[in-house]
Amino acid sequence: MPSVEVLLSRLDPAVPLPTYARPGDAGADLVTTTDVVIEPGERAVVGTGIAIALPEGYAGFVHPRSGLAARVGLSVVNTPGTIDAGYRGEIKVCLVNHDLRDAVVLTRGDRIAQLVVQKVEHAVFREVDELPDSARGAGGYGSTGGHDVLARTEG
Ligand SMILES: O=c1ccn([C@H]2C[C@H](O)[C@@H](COP(=O)(O)OP(=O)(O)OP(=O)(O)O)O2)c(=O)[nH]1
Ligand SMILES: [Mg+2]
Repeated sequence: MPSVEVLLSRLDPAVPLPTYARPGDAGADLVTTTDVVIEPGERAVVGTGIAIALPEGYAGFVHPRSGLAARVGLSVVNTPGTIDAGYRGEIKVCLVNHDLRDAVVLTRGDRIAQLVVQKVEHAVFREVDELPDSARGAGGYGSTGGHDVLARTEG
């Protein structure tokens, strides 16, 4: 895996550094610094205790953890959250409990999300009178079919 140095400041000295659980993992796990109970359908913004300085040309993306999503319905409201290269504040995570019945109980130090650092580019938007043709054209939102589920669901 290629790597890039990212300067980090621990705002909460006790939190662990973001950690890649396995060598090939794309996301480094982030923890909550606070205990929080998220009722069904509710959301909560939690701190991660860290601030970073990404190099220019990079951004961080805060993704949910699949295991918690599947097991208890925990996700990130604005997934993926965008961490701009110029942001120096604490990385926060806006969590949501998608479960309809049970609260999600989080304890300080729990790994609640993962940070993916990626290269990004700025587009130079050039307005034109007509866009070039393409195979897809303006077809979207189901234009390629494969939605048998609709017939089964909607009858
Ligand atoms: O999950 C997230 C998303 C964003 N941020 C921080 C870093 C990011 O650089 C900043 C702004 O995020 P964004 O641009 O998504 O929010 P906005 O509502 O557009 O705020 P702003 O007006 O400050 O750009 O907030 C987080 O800590 N966690
Ligand atoms: Mg913004």
